Amino acid sequence: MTVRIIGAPTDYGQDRRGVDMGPSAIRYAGLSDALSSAGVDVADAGDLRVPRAEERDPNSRQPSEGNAKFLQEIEEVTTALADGVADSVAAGETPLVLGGDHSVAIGSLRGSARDAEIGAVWFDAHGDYNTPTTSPSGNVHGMPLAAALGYAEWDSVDWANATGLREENVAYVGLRALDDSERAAIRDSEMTAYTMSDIDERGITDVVEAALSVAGDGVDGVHASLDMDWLDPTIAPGVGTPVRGGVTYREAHHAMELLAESDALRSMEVVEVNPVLDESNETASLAAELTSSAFGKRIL
Ligand SMILES: NC(=[NH2+])NCCC[C@H](N)C(=O)O
Ligand SMILES: [Mn+2]
Ligand SMILES: [Mn+2]
Repeated sequence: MTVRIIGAPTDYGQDRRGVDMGPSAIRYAGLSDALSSAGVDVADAGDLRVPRAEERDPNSRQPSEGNAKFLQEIEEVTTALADGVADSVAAGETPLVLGGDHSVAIGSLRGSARDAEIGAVWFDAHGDYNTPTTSPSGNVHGMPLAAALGYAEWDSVDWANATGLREENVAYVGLRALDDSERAAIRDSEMTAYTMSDIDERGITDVVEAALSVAGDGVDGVHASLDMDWLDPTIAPGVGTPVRGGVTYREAHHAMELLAESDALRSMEVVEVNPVLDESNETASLAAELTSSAFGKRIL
């Protein structure tokens, strides 16, 4: 298996600067060696070019759809990313996208779904199921799943609704922070949502196996979206929207090992690492380690 690393150094989906340095931090933490130790071949495509916020016309920072901020920039980045991911899949590789904030998932999902039906497992404290109208923050990193599923009308953006992803093939793992309208929308949807309480009750093995079978049911492959705020902030402090009560180090590794065992992984992303908020690059290191488990690294 060849894993193609694609850096998407963007911070347009949220308010805290620094998450655009995520790809550098994860590479510096030893990603390439970590992946090699999992036994896969590694190709690094480098980073997509993302214009710095300072280079942009300040007027473009005004919300353009509902209250969604930087939609134009995010459209540019995710369109380029979708091409990179689709090319990688077409070449028989498994793309590994490094965020950047979680808005990059719009591109990863579109690219992965270009010539196939896919499912998705969403490892996250958050639902990321807001729309430009319901979002309390206007931050697009809280909306990518809604965009990919075509939930609600996004009139000016034809890139939303473009994945063909079905709600029936989406499973959340580890939810613990939802906005009120988001909670209602998730309840009304056909998605499967496993919260932290489900993990407490059923254990990580059971929950992740169930999530993988939901996501993988009748599709060509699964996209794994790993938001580092899924983990407990005591072990992953370098994220913009930390929430107490996340998964432990061992639970996270085990979840990734189950992902590797499932053989369904078509594409993956690891997002929301913010080196400015991190302590000695530990969140980036953990991101690198977890991806190596996801690509098959075993203790013995
Ligand atoms: N990918 C993330 N960290 N998302 C956090 C979203 C937080 C909040 N629900 C919002 O819409 O703003
Ligand atoms: Mn999150
Ligand atoms: Mn997220």
